[in-house]
Amino acid sequence: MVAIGSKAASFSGETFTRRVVMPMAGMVILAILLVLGFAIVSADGQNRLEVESSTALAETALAVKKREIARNLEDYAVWEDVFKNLHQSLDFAWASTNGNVGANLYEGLGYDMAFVVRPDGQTVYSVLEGVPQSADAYSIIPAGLASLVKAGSTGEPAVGFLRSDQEVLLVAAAAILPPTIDASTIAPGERSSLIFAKALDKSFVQRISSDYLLDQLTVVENEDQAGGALLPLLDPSGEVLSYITWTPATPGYELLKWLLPPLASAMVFLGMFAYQVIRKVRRTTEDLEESARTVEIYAQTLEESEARFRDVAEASSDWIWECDGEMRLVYLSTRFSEVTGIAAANVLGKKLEQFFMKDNDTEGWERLHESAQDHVAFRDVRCSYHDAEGRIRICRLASRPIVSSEGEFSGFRGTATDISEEVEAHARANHLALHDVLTELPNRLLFRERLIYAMSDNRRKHADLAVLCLDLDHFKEVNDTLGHGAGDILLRQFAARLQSCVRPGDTVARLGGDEFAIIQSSSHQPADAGALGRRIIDIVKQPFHVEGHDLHVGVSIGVAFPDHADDPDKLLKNADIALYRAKQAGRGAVRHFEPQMDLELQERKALEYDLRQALLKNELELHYQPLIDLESQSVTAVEALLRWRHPSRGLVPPGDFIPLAEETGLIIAIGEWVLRTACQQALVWPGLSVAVNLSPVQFRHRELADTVSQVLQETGLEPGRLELEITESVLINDTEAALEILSALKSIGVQIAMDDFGTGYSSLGYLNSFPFDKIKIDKSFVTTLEDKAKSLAIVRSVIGLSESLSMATTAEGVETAEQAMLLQGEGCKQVQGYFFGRPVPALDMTAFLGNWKGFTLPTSAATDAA
Ligand SMILES: Nc1nc2c(ncn2[C@@H]2O[C@H](COP(=O)(O)O[C@H]3[C@@H](O)[C@H](n4cnc5c(=O)[nH]c(N)nc54)O[C@@H]3COP(=O)(O)O)[C@@H](O)[C@H]2O)c(=O)[nH]1
Repeated sequence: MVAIGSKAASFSGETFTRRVVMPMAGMVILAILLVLGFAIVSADGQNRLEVESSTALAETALAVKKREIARNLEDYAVWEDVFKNLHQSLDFAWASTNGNVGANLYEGLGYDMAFVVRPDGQTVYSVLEGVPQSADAYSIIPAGLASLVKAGSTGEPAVGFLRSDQEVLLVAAAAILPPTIDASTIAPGERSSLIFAKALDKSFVQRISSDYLLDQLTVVENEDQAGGALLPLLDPSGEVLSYITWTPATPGYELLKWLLPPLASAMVFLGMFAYQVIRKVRRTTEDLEESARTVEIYAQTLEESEARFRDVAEASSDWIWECDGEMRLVYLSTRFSEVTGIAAANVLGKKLEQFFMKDNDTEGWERLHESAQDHVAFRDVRCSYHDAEGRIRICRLASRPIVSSEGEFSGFRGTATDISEEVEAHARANHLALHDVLTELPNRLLFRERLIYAMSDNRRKHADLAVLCLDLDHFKEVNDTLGHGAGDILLRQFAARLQSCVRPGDTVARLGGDEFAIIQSSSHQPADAGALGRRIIDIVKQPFHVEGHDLHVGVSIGVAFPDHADDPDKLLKNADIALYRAKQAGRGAVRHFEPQMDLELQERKALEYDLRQALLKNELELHYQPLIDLESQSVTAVEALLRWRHPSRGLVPPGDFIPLAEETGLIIAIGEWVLRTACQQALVWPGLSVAVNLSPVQFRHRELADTVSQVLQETGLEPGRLELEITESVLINDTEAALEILSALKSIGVQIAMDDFGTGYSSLGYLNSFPFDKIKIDKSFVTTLEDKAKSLAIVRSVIGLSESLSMATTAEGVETAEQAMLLQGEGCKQVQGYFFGRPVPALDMTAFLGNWKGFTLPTSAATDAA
């Protein structure tokens, strides 16, 4: 990837700009600059040449002007009349006459001044701007004039620039000496001199400017005022007086002006051309780059694909194989040996079907053969082989035919995927899905499948089959007391015992919890099913050894046969119904299904539904039965007894629905309703206690004490007026827990009565364990009190025991005066029974209490009974 990236970068636009665009642009700019530079340098040279030539021209102009003034001066200085009238004598009239040395000098020759001076320096004649007048030449031109006069007194006129007080003058001086006079006769110091002066004024310089094409020629005082070119005006001693300056022509600039537009156009054209060329080149380069990138990507993809293929081929359990047209193996990838442990050389040359065994997938194997013949691809062909260690491995084949570009078939190339683990995992998952993890027995699903199979008509006759449903008795207690770990061990041992009871073809399954089922096949039904049931009951009677405990549990068994069920679900359901009946029968029993059982179950279900509705629809009501104190003959308490006013069945007694309420758990809600209603009602009867029956199911409910306490709080009944009646059964299984609950209830302040005393197991032991407030002697003893001496003995001993334990005694079911008298005679304090009053609705009880006047017992009867 790094290499690719850097290569790609070498083709980037940035690089193109750096390597191509910038050098090209540089070259173009350089060329432009060179041409421009050359043009400017040559223009500048031309300009400089022009300055030089114009300077030479200016110098020439000044020289010409000097020569001109010298020539004109000489014309006058050699004139004999001038010698005569201005040297030998002074004839001003002659001199000032126009055409002599007067106005003509100014007007005709343009000289501003003319002087005649004597050798002693005296100015004898002056003409200023054409007007003769008295003026001193040396005053007007103070510096340099004497030297110039002296220089011009011999030979040629002397010419030079001198300064007047106002301006620079071109001055010429020459001795007045005509050729006719021998010069040697007049010594230079004796000669008069004629002086002409011309101011370098505007008109003078304009003339030079126009004559010599020196543009804007002017005289300036210093260099700073100079224009394009400059020439100093020097006096004869070489001192700078001023400068003439002018603007020389600039042929170079003219050349540039002429050159630049076409040059610029050429540059623009060149630039555009270069731009087009660059664009074209760039596009071509980009295309090339793109192609290069694509090629590289293809190359990289190919490389990656190869690497991936290699990795996958090496890393996966797949191996690659190739065979020729006759299905002989001609190539095996290195993974083959790694996976199978077999050297490729031992297999190459063998036919595909010689190496592979066909698995269960015969269809796949046939497809392979067909594909080989038809030269078409095949996949998902499952087959197996023996690896180097002789283990059977399973693999899945997939392949495509090898066909040349000319369409010629030359064999197959494909993969072999090892699926041994997958198959094993699948089998494991399958097993788990169909078996119970704890006991390893078939679960409900598999049981059902086997039952369907067993029931299929063509497999067996229905009569040969029995389904047994089993439920461990007291399993819940084991779980609750010893924990689920112990429960699991018990279930496993039970499962093993079940399996030991059946024949190999039978199925023992765990349907859930402590519920098991058996499919028994036998030609001797129902006898064999009954025998199996009994065998199981016997074998389960043996204690189970669990975590150091010897556990005694029972088993209830329901048996059903296909003669009452067409399908497996119905058959299982029938066995379940029979099981229910077996449990009802008192556990440890075997019950065979009868159609009647189903009807009863339906009825029970309907009743259950109605009972659930009863609470919601206020169909429950309480009746109250008085409890009488024999000594005071007063009603001291009432017992609340539940009734169900069923819309169609009428008034249903508790015995018909309380067991169902207990089984379904509805008793918790119903019991709370009874408790609340009774407490509320008791408030109407001040001074009376109210007795409420507690079901063992209610008693086991964790929140019982809280519920009682809450109801008392809500209703405001004093706890001491509430009497809770429990039966011995609540103490049987877990005495310790029961005693804890009793203590909790006692701490609330309610009274606890032991109900139905004498009907249970070891009654006396329980009385010792917990200080009950009252013992209610069961009515079965009271009813037979007069006939059975045994009953009287029991009643007597219970009353005696109660007294010794400081407990009250209530005898239930007192229906006759005789019974009442007998009980009174035995020292029984409290009685309850139809003789005193039947259970009646609350309103009737209020009336009963209002009318209560006590009772009369026949004394003789009492004596007889005693
Ligand atoms: N958990 C609850 N159990 C309750 C509730 N209400 C009642 N019960 C239980 O139902 C049992 C049957 O009750 P019931 O049909 O009301 O019978 C009671 C009396 O009517 C009956 N009795 C009273 N005196 C006589 C008599 O002289 N002769 C005679 N044959 N029967 C008589 O005895 C029943 C009261 O017994 P007990 O509870 O032992 O005091 C009943 O045993 C309750 O367990 C309830 O709300 N919750």
